[in-house]
Amino acid sequence: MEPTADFLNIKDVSTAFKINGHYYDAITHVNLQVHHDEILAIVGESGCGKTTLATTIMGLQDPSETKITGEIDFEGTNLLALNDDQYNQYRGAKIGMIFQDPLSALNPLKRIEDQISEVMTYHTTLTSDQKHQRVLDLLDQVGIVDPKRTARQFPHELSGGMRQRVIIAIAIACKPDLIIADEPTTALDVTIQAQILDVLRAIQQENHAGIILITHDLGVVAETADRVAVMYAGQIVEEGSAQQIFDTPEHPYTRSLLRSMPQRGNENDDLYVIRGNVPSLQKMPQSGDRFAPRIPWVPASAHEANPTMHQVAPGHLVRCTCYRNFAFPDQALKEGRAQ
Ligand SMILES: Nc1ncnc2c1ncn2[C@@H]1O[C@H](COP(=O)(O)OP(=O)(O)OP(=O)(O)O)[C@@H](O)[C@H]1O
Repeated sequence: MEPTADFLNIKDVSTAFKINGHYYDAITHVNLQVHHDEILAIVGESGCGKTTLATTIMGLQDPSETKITGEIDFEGTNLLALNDDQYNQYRGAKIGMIFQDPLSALNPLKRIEDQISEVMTYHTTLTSDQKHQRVLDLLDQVGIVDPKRTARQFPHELSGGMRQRVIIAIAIACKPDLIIADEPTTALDVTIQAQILDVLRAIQQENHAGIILITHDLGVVAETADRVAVMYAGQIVEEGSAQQIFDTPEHPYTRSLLRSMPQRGNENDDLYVIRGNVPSLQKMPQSGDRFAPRIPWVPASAHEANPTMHQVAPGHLVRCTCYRNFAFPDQALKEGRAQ
């Protein structure tokens, strides 16, 4: 099925954290749409603001420590205007979340069945028998071989991969339209990782959900995503279909990420290391191009003063296009590697 119109529209959203009495933006003027029937990957190095974007959508920020502006339109409701009780009607029901660390997301003292049932007790009117059956169906859907046995077990009795499947079962128990998966496979070994990504893909197709997949791993993106948004220092710097991002990347940050990823054919080459670091919130440049200090081959004068997103092909957006005038030189790659 083709992706349908967007049902999540993130409009000009900024989230700032209070540090020593001052607010600093962790994400700045983010605009992004998510459609039903698609997996949108958000990629970027650690500290680029991916998790902050996810927790902002989920309404998980502490209002006394954060300042959030903009609008998050979800199926016609601005989530940012909801109070906690209203938000709770969405979380777990219409929006499911899968976290990186399944062990800390599960209650060690409760059986798996009770933990999956809990979310249905809160959001549905299903009877106990109906919930019991649904727990078994869900465990089957996420690829648990013996659902009856697993339903009776405690988290510590399961492997990491099984625990992550349980987390996914909880996230999809109420058939959410939107699933946010934050590094869902990072803690798992490669084989299990591939299985979990298959489960996510199958769920997206069966439930016609939209999935936001947050990861720093471009291999995961290549396996799974329909569309990709690349984040750097709190901003989206490039957005496009997975094919556009992998075949014709524009922004030097995207290209650097791709060059730093092991690919078939270059296993024996040294991988590119992107010089420098993502700036901390207090050191974030307030104007100019945030990635400029990390690409020495583009002169400072060539950058847009306040780079905005430009459409370079249908659905393919890139922040600033001055890079087009400068080759992404192998020499610069070598220098980057030498840093
Ligand atoms: N509660 C907080 N208070 C202050 N600063 C925060 C808070 N949460 C995140 N930050 C800062 O905001 C920036 C973005 O962090 P965030 O966790 O969103 O990035 P990320 O891309 O998800 O990275 P990671 O993959 O490491 O989780 C970082 O500089 C981080 O230190």
